[in-house]
Amino acid sequence: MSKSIQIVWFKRDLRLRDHAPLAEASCRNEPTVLLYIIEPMLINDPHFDIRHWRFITQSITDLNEQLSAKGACITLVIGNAEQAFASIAKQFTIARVLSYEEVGLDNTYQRDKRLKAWFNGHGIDWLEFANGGVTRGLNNRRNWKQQWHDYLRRPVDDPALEALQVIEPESLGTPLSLSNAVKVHHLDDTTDIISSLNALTAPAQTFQPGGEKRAWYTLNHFLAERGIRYAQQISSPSLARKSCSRLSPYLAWGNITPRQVLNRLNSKKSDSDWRRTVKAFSSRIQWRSHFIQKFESECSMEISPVNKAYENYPYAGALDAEPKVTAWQRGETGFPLIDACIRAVIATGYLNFRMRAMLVSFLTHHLNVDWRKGVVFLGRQFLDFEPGIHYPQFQMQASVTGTNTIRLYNPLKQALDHDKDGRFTRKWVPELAEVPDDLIHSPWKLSAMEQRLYGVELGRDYPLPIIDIEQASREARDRLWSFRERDDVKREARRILSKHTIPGSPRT
Ligand SMILES: Cc1cc2nc3c(=O)[nH]c(=O)nc-3n(C[C@H](O)[C@H](O)[C@H](O)COP(=O)(O)OP(=O)(O)OC[C@H]3O[C@@H](n4cnc5c(N)ncnc54)[C@H](O)[C@@H]3O)c2cc1C
Repeated sequence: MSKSIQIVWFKRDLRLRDHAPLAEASCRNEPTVLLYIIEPMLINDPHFDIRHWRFITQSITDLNEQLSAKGACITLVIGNAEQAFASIAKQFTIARVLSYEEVGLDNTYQRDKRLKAWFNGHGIDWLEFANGGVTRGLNNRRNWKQQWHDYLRRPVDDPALEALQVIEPESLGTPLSLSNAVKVHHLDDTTDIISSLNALTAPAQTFQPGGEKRAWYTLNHFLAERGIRYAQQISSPSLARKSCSRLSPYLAWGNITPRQVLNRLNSKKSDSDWRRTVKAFSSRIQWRSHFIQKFESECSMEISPVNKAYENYPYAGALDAEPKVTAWQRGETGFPLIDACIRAVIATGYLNFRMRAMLVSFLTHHLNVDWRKGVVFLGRQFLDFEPGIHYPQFQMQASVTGTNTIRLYNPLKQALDHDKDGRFTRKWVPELAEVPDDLIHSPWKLSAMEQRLYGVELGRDYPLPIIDIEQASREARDRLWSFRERDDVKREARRILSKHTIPGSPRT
């Protein structure tokens, strides 16, 4: 009989504190493998980019630094999850696997279903823990607020790390030993990731670095000074980068939990200077779980509109849409703020909420392109890519829910409201750097002489607008409002409201 062990399987929960599976494992006096699996299925998934693997690798390195004090570390395996568990089961009797419930893409859902069957067939208990105030299997939101508050009130799940008997990766073979057994479709990409894992731990200058320590530093810094003008500056693409918490990648990859964040925020509640920040920020932390709950309860949102009637929405045909999508993705639409936002998110992985919403509105409303043609691309750019927020938010901004206010964000108005002096736009669209403030957001108004004066030739250095924005706005408004009047849209809207709306709360 081989030695009996338990496995804590880390997924999007890369931290050592407030960690229910780890806390449960530490109460049991048994040898434990701390496992993270880098799955080729996800490496090859177009939602993920090298920026995410870098963040994950940095997070694991941070955990290992913390664990090294007790001579322990995470076992990192590259391979599909079934192979990883089967390989460990050859050497040990796996008594149980402990992990968080994952609210992920369809491929992780299908993987978990396969694993559940495999664990059952091998007599392995899989203890899955609810994650961040999200409840599995909910059909309506009648008790959701209560459950959320219960989650917040419960003490954090801090494990007794000193009690853990961690099995070293060497006992399972070298940490990367499974990689040879893995069959991958895009060998080059995967080989690249595997061979450069060590390089990935180095910081990349324009991206937030991953790790539990970084998450706490970011939160403390936000609450020490950065966040005092949070509510006033949240919509500005340049000011938000400093005044917003910037916690999203840390929450998305589980370096910190919503409960830890809100507990820490309590210290600001009696400070009147922080009143607006506390109110606006704490509701967003709750929105986070609220959106993830939507996706948990209706994961078909990954492939179809939540309001099924929008399958028949009259989007532009492929021939018309394709060049527009390309221009949008490259930041070459001729609308400076749109182009600046795309280029900024490609280069840094971050964009504030309003600018994300504007990009979706421009794509789906003004360009009349099906939301599915942009959703994966933007997810891949966001360092904080969280399927449970991304898909419901994208659909909401694309107005395919039939329940939310239709919002058309005119890029010109957004630019004048939130980047009046063009600071953000000039940084990311340097072709327009010399253009004065009053023309920076409408360069198509530059005369030939002005173009020479400001060093930009339209159509050569910077594109002319790909659409007439006024006409596109009018047409979008007509299309959106008339479609929303359809009976099938209204029928679906009633179903959505009864399933996803929190009684007594605004429709978000
Ligand atoms: C089309 C679209 C896609 C989005 N995709 C993602 C995504 O993949 N991952 C992601 O974390 N956020 C996503 N958001 C929500 C939001 O834009 C980001 O959470 C926020 O900009 C991150 O910056 P911050 O951490 O400084 O936020 P703060 O304003 O400081 O907010 C604190 C935290 O609250 C949560 N939060 C804030 N705003 C929202 C919101 N509107 N809905 C849900 N949760 C929110 C986030 O976890 C955030 O880190 C998306 C928004 C849109 C419009």
